[in-house]
Amino acid sequence: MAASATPRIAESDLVAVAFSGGIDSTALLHVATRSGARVLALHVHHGLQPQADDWAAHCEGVARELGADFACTRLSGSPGRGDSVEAWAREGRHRALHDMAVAAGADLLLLAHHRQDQAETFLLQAMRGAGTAGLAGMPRSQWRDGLCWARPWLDQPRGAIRAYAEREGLHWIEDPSNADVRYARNRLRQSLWPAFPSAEAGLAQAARWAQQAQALAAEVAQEDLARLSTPRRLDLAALVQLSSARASNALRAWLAPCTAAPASLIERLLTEWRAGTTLSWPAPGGQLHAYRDGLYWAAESAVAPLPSTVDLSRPGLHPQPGWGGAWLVEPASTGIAPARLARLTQQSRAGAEQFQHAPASTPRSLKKACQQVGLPPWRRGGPLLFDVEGHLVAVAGLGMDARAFADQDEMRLAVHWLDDSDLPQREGGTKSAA
Ligand SMILES: Nc1ncnc2c1ncn2[C@@H]1O[C@H](COP(=O)(O)OP(=O)(O)OP(=O)(O)O)[C@@H](O)[C@H]1O
Repeated sequence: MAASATPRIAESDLVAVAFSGGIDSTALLHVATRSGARVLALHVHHGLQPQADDWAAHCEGVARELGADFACTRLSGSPGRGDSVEAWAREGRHRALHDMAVAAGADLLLLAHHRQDQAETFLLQAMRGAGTAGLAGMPRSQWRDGLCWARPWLDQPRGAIRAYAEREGLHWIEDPSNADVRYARNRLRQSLWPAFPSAEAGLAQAARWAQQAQALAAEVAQEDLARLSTPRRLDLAALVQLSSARASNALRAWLAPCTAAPASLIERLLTEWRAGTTLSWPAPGGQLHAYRDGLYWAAESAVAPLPSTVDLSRPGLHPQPGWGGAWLVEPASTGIAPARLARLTQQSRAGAEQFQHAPASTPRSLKKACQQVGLPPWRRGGPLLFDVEGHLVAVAGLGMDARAFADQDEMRLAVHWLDDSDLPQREGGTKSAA
């Protein structure tokens, strides 16, 4: 195996290698230790097989022999009844590899997946009816939670790695579960490769085409969404003007940060929606709402919090955990006296409230006031703020009640509601296979 197939690594860097003890990761560890970098071999003991203690000991011995440091985590617990053992093990392995690498100060983790693994992933995804995202298989590299997961041998034929391991006289573990035909990958492996020994390159190439198609689709979606949407609203009237493939592509991309929408939902939404209709569709983790020709996502909210007392008499951002947002208080020319904001009751909408949006207007029902400003029905629950005398002061999404405004000679503070989605976002991780 050519050392040039591994990423360039500076000698001072610490490189972590996910080391199962199998032939591929043994070869990768061997190449990594020869690169001159400081190498840390990371082993995960799944606690599933009787030989696992021996494997961990074998891995430690090999790592030390090759001059690498070694760390091992034993997963606790076991898969729940009916859970996939593979999925449980993969999730635990990812977490353990991440935690061990980060704790040691590494920001690069190498995995020994190769071309045949990629070819199998492509076929398994195809058999599940996956789209380009699934067919694209495993990425060569991907940053997740401060760690770069890299697969430097994704284009390397399996045979080349075996030849290298044999030439170098390496010792590795043969995991008997690789022959267990209860696992789909093993069944596929056992029937596919004897029948189509040279299909590895073609299937891996097909995965690369899918990666390209996926990248292209992502670019088109980004351009379309820049014109058609904000994080909160997707313009359905404009979306349906696109070709149907392009519309589902854009819709899928807009939904991705909110929910794992199945393909059937994307299709239903695009066929069922008609201009001017108000419709809702349940989706994993919440609901999609069509309102005034826009599409909105409403995450499943927990039960509305109980009434509470809040002090908004000082400028700043006042987060309201449980309500999904924060009150922003700022000095303003039109606003409410600080004393009145010192002891407010915050609660959800009861039903009979009246709201007055400007000094010269008349109070009207909250429902009418919401309709007037286009506040969609699922965002009308509150919170509402009342002063000590029970007078309405402000409503999330509507603003301040004009009857609470202070006189011109008093100090005034404006109160606005910001949903969590309006606040600066924290970075999140994505999932992939290892
Ligand atoms: N128990 C483990 N501990 C650490 N890393 C692992 C473990 N299992 C898998 N990996 C990493 O994920 C890669 C792919 O896993 P896979 O299950 O396909 O490999 P394997 O058959 O266990 O071993 P190998 O790929 O080394 O022959 C491995 O090459 C290795 O880098």
